[in-house]
Amino acid sequence: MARDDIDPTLLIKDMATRARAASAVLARETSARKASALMAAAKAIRTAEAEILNANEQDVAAARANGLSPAMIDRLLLDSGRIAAIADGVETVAGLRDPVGMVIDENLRPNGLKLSRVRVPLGVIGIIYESRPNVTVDAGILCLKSGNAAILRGGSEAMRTNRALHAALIAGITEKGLPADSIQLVPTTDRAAVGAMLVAQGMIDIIIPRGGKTLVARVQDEARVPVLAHLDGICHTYIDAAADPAKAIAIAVNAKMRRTGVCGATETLLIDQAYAHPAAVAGALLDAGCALRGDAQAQRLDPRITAASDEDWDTEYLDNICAVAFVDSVAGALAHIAAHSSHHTESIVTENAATAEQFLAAADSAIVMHNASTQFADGGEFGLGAEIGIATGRLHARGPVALEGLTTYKWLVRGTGQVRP
Ligand SMILES: NC(=O)C1=CN([C@@H]2O[C@H](COP(=O)(O)OP(=O)(O)OC[C@H]3O[C@@H](n4cnc5c(N)ncnc54)[C@H](OP(=O)(O)O)[C@@H]3O)[C@@H](O)[C@H]2O)C=CC1
Ligand SMILES: N[C@@H](CCC(=O)OP(=O)(O)O)C(=O)O
Repeated sequence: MARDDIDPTLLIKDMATRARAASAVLARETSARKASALMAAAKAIRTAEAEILNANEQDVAAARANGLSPAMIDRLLLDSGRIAAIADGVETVAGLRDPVGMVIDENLRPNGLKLSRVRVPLGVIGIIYESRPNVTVDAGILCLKSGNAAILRGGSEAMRTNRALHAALIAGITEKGLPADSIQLVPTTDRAAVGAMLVAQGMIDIIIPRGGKTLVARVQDEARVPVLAHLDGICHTYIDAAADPAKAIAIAVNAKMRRTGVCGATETLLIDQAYAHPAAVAGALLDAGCALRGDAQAQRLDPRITAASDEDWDTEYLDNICAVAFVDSVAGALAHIAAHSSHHTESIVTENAATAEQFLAAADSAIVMHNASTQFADGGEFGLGAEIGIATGRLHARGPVALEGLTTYKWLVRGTGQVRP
């Protein structure tokens, strides 16, 4: 039920209080019980397919009426196959190793004290994310499996679908005795609730904002709760002088065009002055339907390339548009990336192992790749089972965040009566 009538601060306080109680229960749950609850949730999602699709049809119809772009509609849209994939994902996460209680390292001190660092949940996690319904499930189950309670604030266009998916999740986990408050959905589209989450220090332990510029600006201005930022992706692909020409074309086209709306899509192509076949790369992108905006040298490659403005180097298009700049060797590429990247994902295409290692070491982003498409920036592709998203900040978890990224640790000290001199 929509709760647009309630004061957002009181709403979030009430949700966070209930989440805190649930998190205390979850932190002590066994791996087996959490896995069984997730298996029941997967089954409940499959059983509720008709209700979920019905809700999704209403969301999609409203989004179309409001003129949402085809890429955004595609992100919102569910069908039987996508619902099955969501349920499959829940089962995969159910089977993953539980990070809670994992021993990170151990140390025996000369005085006989035995120290160990052990993974523990973060507590109550608030997640603000775009209108992509699978995130409701992925975020909820990753939090639960890692012993955390989740407060989910999804994009407003997906509200009906999120409610239907959330109802199925809760039906599954409560059937196995886990608290209904383990995964809560903010029941209003009022953005004031986002503001209330950002200042709920002491009630919410960490906020994960997953979104673009408008969300970034608000988080930067208002957040008092620690933030694990999952923000925009101004990702670069650099074609080095020693790039293999076939790999250069295949990687550049895939990195930009496979899915232009995802945060791991390349937004700027950097080409070494010394690379011998730049026109072939530009031509392949243009032929694939990508508009190119280039610096003066890039414009000379093909008459279809228009002039880039300064703004283009800092733009996340999320569309079939790419900026192209020539740079002077890997040092020039690294300088451009340092000036314009959002610290998400960068890739170098080269056959020179030393240059590749230089790039891997010096590019300061959450994910740095060699001879691979930036579109691999994804928890599933990294073997993590699912992801909350790609962390772009500098805290303990960077890149795809899944179970381990949702934990912190505590020190356990085991003595035999030692006292400090
Ligand atoms: N790093 C990562 O893992 C990911 C990053 N992204 C990034 O997300 C962006 C695209 O998604 P898009 O739909 O545009 O995301 P938005 O940033 O517009 O929206 C994301 C969420 O933030 C909320 N929001 C946005 N602005 C505000 C505000 N001023 N106050 C309160 N809440 C706000 C939205 O609510 P409302 O519904 O009210 O608009 C929505 O719930 C891209 O930049 C992409 O790179 C996307 C996925 C993953
Ligand atoms: N990491 C995920 C995509 C996450 C993402 O960018 O989501 P969105 O911007 O909502 O399409 C993937 O590569 O499929």
